[in-house]
Amino acid sequence: MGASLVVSGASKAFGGVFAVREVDLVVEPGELRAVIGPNGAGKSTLFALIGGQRAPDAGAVRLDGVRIDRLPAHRRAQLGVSVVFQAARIFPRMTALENVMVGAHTATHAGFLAAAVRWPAHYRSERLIVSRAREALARVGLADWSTRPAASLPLGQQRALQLARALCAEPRLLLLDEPASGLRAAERDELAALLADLQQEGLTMLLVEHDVGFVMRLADRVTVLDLGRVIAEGTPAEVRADPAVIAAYLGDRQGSAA
Ligand SMILES: Nc1ncnc2c1ncn2[C@@H]1O[C@H](COP(=O)(O)OP(=O)(O)OP(=O)(O)O)[C@@H](O)[C@H]1O
Repeated sequence: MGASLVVSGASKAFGGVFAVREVDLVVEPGELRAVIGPNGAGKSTLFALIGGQRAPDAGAVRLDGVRIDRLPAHRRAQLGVSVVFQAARIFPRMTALENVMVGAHTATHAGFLAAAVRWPAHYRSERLIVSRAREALARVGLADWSTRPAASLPLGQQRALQLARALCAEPRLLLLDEPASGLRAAERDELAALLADLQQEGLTMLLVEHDVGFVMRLADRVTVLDLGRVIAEGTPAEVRADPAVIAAYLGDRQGSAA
């Protein structure tokens, strides 16, 4: 089961300008929450405050009640926060399976050590990693691609590969940064189906997304940021009808609202 995520009063400024300003966010266990907003709204910054790529100037981030906002990203990973970044962070010449195995080694160091203690011989934990990596690949529909070099996978599959790597760490909170970006329509549909499966399994997910249409059909609830503040929150239907949201998007140069 997924963890709860509570962000309270989180702020982060760059050169005196607030990117995120007094943001409160409560994500229930098993919820799929989308964070949307026009360009420069503070989505990436909020994402980084939760994932640990940045520390807030003020406020707190709690995972199942435990404060994580002062911890470096790798410690948060050990506590169950897994991140899928927008830019593919793959090792292009390594196989798909090896890419996922690297994730299992780095992201779950604590789990890995515990496994090493439980399993006397090192090679047995190595075997454990291989079997977990295979499981994760199968879970995202990449079982047949395991021996292919990662660079040979189409973008949609590369994104799924990153998802497999994140899942290998057995996350309690999965953070996805613009997972649909750059994907073709069919790939987007596959990704949506995959995320819906994880949602069914009760994993807590927070995704930051530019593609409003993509999140509107997936998210349990949507949080809308504008100029660093939460301007609306609710079900996709509520948010879509909210005048403040419509106004914020009309003011956006790209006018990317659904
Ligand atoms: N490292 C930084 N240094 C200075 N300003 C920054 C930095 N990162 C973000 N900002 C500023 O903070 C604000 C919020 O940026 P952020 O990238 O979090 O928004 P966003 O909603 O993710 O935008 P986009 O949809 O365009 O990616 C913007 O005004 C941005 O210029």
